[in-house]
Amino acid sequence: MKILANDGISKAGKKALEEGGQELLENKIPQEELADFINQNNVEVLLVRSATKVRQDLIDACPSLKIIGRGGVGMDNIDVEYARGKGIKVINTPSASSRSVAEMVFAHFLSLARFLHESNRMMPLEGESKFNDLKKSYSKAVELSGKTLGVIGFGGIGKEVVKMAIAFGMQVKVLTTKARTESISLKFFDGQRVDFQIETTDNMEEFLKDLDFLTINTPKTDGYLIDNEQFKMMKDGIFIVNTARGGVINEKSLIDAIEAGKVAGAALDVFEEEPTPALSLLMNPALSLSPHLGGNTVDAQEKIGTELAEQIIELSKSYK
Ligand SMILES: O=C(O)[C@H](O)COP(=O)(O)O
Repeated sequence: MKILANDGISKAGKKALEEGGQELLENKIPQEELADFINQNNVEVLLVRSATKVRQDLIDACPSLKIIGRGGVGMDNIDVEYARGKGIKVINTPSASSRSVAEMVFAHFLSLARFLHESNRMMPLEGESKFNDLKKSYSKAVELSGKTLGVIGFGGIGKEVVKMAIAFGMQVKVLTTKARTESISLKFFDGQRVDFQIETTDNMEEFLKDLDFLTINTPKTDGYLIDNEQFKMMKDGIFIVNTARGGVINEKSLIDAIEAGKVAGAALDVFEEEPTPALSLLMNPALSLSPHLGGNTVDAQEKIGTELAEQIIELSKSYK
């Protein structure tokens, strides 16, 4: 099949597709020129990450499309039901990047707990007097061990986060839409496994009230999941990480909560406005920021590329 990878594809994915007899174009076609490019090149498979938007107008304008592949998890940039209604297959790679995103959550937690984001900003610019302030900021630093972590969402990423939290010696609480008990397994290098039973809750207030750290690992929600009302339910001094989607936390309420001393620090990998977030976020010293990099590791992108290739090669058989 003729494939356009518009947001890039790993070498491993490229190799697997080409060895599977597929024809791959690796271009970065601007959104407004995409329909023309697809039609002129008779593209049958469009591969995207989160940057390219695959909305109804593009789907309608491109009758040659047979498969839309999302290299990653969130499909909020694709009109999935609409495409499927027109007979187009829509696929993604739901678990390939779970570990990478979970590690990003902890990269941010460790950075927040030791105020590394603050020291990164101050070190190169400030002289000795400010360096003392910097040291004072270190005295606010905390360990993760023994603290209570709240995890919203218990899919692939949430589960990886919980496993890592257990290894850090944290107390873990999980919020899901329906309370349930699920077991997760910690695997060690020597092959040993230890199982843990996790009881989730569906009560937001009960969940939020005693957290030291909070991470959100859900798909995009309709409306804010964390807004003024939820910040009021939290204890003072909480650290928050959002690697899920912009719009899950109300960014304005987050800034208010930081200024009120409710939130000690927050890390955002996703924003209401991408790729350029609000200036009020970029300038805020209590925030540690990364530009939507949760799934952006060599390991995750290799797994994503190979999983996409396997699915496309399999699906291509039905179009012969
Ligand atoms: O949904 C995802 O898989 C992540 O948000 C990563 O998005 P990206 O592929 O654009 O980095």
